[in-house]
Amino acid sequence: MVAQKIVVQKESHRGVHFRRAGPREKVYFTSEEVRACIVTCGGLCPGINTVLREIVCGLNYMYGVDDILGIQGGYRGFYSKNTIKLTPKVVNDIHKRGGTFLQTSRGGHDTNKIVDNIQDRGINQVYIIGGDGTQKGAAAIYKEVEKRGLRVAVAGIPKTIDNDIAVIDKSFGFDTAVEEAQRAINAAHVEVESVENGVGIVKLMGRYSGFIAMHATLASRDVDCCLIPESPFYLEGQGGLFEFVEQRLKENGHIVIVLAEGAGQDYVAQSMHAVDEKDASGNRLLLDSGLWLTQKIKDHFTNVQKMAINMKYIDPTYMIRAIPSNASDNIYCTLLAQSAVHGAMAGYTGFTVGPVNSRHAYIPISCVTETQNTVKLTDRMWARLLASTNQPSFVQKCELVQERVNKQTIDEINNMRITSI
Ligand SMILES: Nc1ncnc2c1ncn2[C@@H]1O[C@H](COP(=O)(O)OP(=O)(O)O)[C@@H](O)[C@H]1O
Ligand SMILES: O=P(O)(O)OC[C@H]1O[C@](O)(COP(=O)(O)O)[C@@H](O)[C@@H]1O
Ligand SMILES: [Mg+2]
Repeated sequence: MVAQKIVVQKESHRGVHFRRAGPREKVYFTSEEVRACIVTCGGLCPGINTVLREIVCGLNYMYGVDDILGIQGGYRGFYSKNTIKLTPKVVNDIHKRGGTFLQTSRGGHDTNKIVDNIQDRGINQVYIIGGDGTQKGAAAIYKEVEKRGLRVAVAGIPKTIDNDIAVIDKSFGFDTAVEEAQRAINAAHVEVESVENGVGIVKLMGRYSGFIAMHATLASRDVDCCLIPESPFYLEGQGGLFEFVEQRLKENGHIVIVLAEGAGQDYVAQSMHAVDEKDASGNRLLLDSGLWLTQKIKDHFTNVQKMAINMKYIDPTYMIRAIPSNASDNIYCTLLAQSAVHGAMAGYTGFTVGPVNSRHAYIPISCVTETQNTVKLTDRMWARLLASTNQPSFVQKCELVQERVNKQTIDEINNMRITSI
């Protein structure tokens, strides 16, 4: 078993444990009876092709399965497109390319039509690669399969560039994306360092979770300020962003800001009087907070501060996810694919695979769809970022009072300990 919580308090419960992923002594399906299919859904992410390749090779090399279908174009491909036969030869080179060999889409999830199709084609193993939305879709398919009493294993492989899937340590492709983001940050830094009063803004992906921005900032050391959706910020007045920009320009002559696309959405919506728009999957379409922030800083320094600044705005969003995965993500993708294959062959169903405290586990799909993984402002990583950039925490006055109370309590606890020692 793999423990979900490894840091526990004295007297606390043992907590939730998941089955450890890996090959089983007893295999549920025979090689000849397996008819597997693979589908990729949602946005792109580095490493999808590696997962695809390793599922096909894993099924074939480890279990002698040779009936594997590729469903093209996401969930809707089950009922609106032809399938392609996948063999180790067909997928041999695909891990060297970004994107998905099978194509993907948003929307189009019709549970009944999908399960009808699974039944009609005689499919008994379904591998579903996708993010939080996809996993919800996989859960619906699993329930319908169960309701109909079909002998079908449903396995989810979590994919998301935003790292917003709960329970698992980290999603595949995330490291690759963070690494690629360094190139954009570096370009911004070189540009603003070479001019007077240079202000660089880099917009990175991150709809509701600022993990890419946070990790890219921590890795780079050239970033002065990181703005993420989880941490509200403000522009004007004491402790605001304008004041910080001015201060850094005076001290260093330049500043680099990294902004996760989901940060500051309320401000942008207010200034544009925008109405909520959704994509085909029902995800809210984001407004361009990067352009908005660029304009706000320009206006402030030109009209209020009467100070000339050199603004450089870099928007590499799709570039960080449309690339092949790096070496460590490739290994990670292989582990995910092999774990999924072992799980399905052993007869498990309705599970998602992924590392939990560094050990790969079979997690009931419902556990990963219940909540979304977000940056916790009270966790150590965000504190490390604040310590590294020395940016304002944008804590409002009322919160400061609370913070002071907490600090007082912490001091008291520390003092007590010293006395007792
Ligand atoms: N609650 C849901 N129930 C069933 N299917 C869903 C649900 N949410 C999303 N989906 C389907 O999952 C697929 C991918 O979802 P999306 O949110 O676009 O990407 P991701 O899975 O990467 O988060 C889409 O085809 C969408 O229709
Ligand atoms: O333009 P697209 O393809 O809808 O993708 C944009 C969105 O996809 C994401 O990469 C997240 O995608 P997923 O939900 O599929 O993981 C976000 O960061 C971004 O807002
Ligand atoms: Mg998603």
